[in-house]
Amino acid sequence: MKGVLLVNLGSPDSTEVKDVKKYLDEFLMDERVIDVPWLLRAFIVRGIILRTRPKNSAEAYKRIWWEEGSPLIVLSERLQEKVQELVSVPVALAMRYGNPSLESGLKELRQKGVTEVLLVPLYPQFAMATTETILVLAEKLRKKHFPEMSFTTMPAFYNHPDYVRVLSASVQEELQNREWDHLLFSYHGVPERHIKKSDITKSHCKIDGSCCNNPSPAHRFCYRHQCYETTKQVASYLGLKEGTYSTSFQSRLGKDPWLQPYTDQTVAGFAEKGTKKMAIVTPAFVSDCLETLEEIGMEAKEDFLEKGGEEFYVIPCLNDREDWVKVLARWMDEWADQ
Ligand SMILES: C=CC1=C(C)c2cc3[nH]c(cc4nc(cc5[nH]c(cc1n2)c(C)c5CCC(=O)O)C(CCC(=O)O)=C4C)c(C)c3C=C
Ligand SMILES: [Fe+2]
Repeated sequence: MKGVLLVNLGSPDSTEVKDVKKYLDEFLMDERVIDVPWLLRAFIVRGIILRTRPKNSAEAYKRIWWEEGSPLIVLSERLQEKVQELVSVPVALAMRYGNPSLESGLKELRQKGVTEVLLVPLYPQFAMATTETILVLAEKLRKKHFPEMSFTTMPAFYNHPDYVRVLSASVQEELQNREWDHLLFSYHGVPERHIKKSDITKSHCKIDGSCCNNPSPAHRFCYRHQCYETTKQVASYLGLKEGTYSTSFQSRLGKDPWLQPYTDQTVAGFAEKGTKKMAIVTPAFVSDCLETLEEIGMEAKEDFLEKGGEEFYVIPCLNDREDWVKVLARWMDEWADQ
């Protein structure tokens, strides 16, 4: 029997510092997130980051937390419930870090008699720190606890016409009755070295973008290429004029270079150069979360307004909007009917 496992990133169990610390430990000790040898990673994460960050992150989580829990988890649950209503095979939900765990999601499917699983990483663009780490852990769990199961993975959908259409519709709906000067596409960043590591040709990626428009098999696993491609396709779908939109990368951690331009500097730069009405969309996130609600919706907005901006429109993620639910359900049905 076939079944689907939706997988998102995950959140702490609560906004208490101890829970945030536990979550950050699991997240940042992942070798595909902080990709250095274990001993150095443990020193950086447990010896440096976890000494101060959990307290600050817990404060940030408190600002966005809902009565029902973490927005990312609640929104992912709503998505799963709505998709399940439309799809004939069982659909379960899991998180890469924290709860509900990948193991519990697979157990739930097993209890329903599922042996053929479609893994659906809820990330439009492929990254080593997101999609790849889900697939690696799922395979490890399969070998250890679920040998009777087989997995198929839904590919990155950054340029899928259905995804581009619903993302474009979400932007259009939010902006149609508003005046805006600039639309920023802000994606979660990754360290530049992640892009190099994921280059299957070992020579294509130049980081500076001179390579992203030259066709290459490397693009299948290139986060930077896929982000710019999403921007390009949405801009084309909406008929946006050159110069009225741009791309940037948010949420960097540490001192190493991450993908640029950085969102915080970009937003500040627009305000300082006189842009008054800015809109921002965050296509690397399928569900609203700390990075969209707090970093963009609060911090970036505050900074923009302080520096002279007048309006800052944050476009919600796709979350559980009807057209997105229908698209996901159709992709799943197409796979289940094969
Ligand atoms: C496209 C999705 C994401 C990528 C790529 C990604 C990479 C990445 N993230 C960190 C460090 C942190 N990220 C944090 C939160 C967070 N990250 C994503 C998505 C991607 N991360 C989401 C959806 C969230 C929000 C989770 C939530 O509960 O709402 C955090 C925790 C918060 C904080 O302390 O700032 C950290 C830390 C690294 C190092 C990384 C590397 C490639
Ligand atoms: Fe992150």
